[in-house]
Amino acid sequence: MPDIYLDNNATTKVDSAVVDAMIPFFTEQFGNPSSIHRFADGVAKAIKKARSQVQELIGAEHDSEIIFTSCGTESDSTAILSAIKAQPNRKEIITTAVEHPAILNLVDNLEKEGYTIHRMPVDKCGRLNLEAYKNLLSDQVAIVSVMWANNETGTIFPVVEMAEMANAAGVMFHTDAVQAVGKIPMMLQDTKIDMLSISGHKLHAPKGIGVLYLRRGTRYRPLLRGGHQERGRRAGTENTASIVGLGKACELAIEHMEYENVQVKAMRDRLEQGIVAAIPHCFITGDLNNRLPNTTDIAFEYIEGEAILMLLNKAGIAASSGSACTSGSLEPSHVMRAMDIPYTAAHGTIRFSFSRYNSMSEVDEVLKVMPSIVATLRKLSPYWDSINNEPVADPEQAFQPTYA
Ligand SMILES: Cc1ncc(COP(=O)(O)O)c(C=O)c1O
Ligand code: FES
Repeated sequence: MPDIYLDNNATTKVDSAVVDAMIPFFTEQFGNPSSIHRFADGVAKAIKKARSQVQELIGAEHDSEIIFTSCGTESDSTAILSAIKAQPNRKEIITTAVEHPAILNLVDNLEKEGYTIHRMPVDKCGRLNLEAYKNLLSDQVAIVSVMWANNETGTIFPVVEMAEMANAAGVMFHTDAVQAVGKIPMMLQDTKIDMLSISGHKLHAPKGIGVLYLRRGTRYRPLLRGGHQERGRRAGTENTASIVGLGKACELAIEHMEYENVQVKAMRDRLEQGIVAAIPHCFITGDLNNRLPNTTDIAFEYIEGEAILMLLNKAGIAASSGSACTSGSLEPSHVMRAMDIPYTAAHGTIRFSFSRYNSMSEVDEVLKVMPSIVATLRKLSPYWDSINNEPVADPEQAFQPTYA
């Protein structure tokens, strides 16, 4: 049976060169980077090197703009909480309806504390309306937080342009770039982005390491106070091995950037085109003109995402259902709902996300099994007329929708 991993937006395999780079910091060089004995020899220097490797990948102007954190979620929380603490008179936050829960659950909570949250809607293709965005910017807004790329659909938002608009209005701009860093080129020094979040495990580094990029001169309040680590901007003894691993992963991401945007994209495109050609009643969600090269999110109408995943898993293929009815509710994902995807399609959405470890022959394996999986499940579906092999008349009415 094949063993095909197409869930790289959930997490990635740690590159073996990353593991090799990390090992000495568990064994010989396990000392605290702040110590001055032989066990700490070279440790502070290794962290400094990692900082400049991250700096290079994202095109930051100074290595001092890189703050190591414990994960993407911590970076997101730090950015937003810092902005509101630093500007206590500003009581509004602008974000989007399709952010990761790391942002959405945080702002939901701030709303309960009295903040006004503007969650910008998206159109059917997952795009934002920049005119409406411009009208929201004011001196009441503490921060704008807009993801660079969406984890479910791969849709890329125009964050460089949006950061310029925020800057012109005197508003701080943060982007959750967890899905974008390492997949598409960026040059932060040429932008007005003030803060940016990275998560190591999305780019072949380990889980539990992240970065907050903080533009020099940006007002800032630490989330964690304590020791002097990270120049007092994030206290806590450095996760040395993971920091070194993330640095190495960034170096490798630069090396593989072109491969990611040409060969990995070609695998994604072949899968997508093969599926759409072979299977009726399926479509690709998101903004097809502005997408990560590694991601496709396909809605298979009239069937259930989780059932597709189970059959894929049986065939040795790992993907994910971005739209899986989360947290035990029967509601498809907030991203599908924000795009107004009908529930007969939103429930059958599957995300295939690639990495440089995938191959064209794996794509062909998926193309071999997918049509029969879909046909099998449609035979069981209340929305499908098996005799005529077509959707039932008026499928939206055939079964009551479960979400408001
Ligand atoms: C867009 C986005 N933001 C934030 C996160 C959270 O990152 P971490 O798992 O490192 O906390 C993820 C991970 O799924 C993500 O996809
Ligand atoms: S994906 Fe399971 S019911 Fe919607």
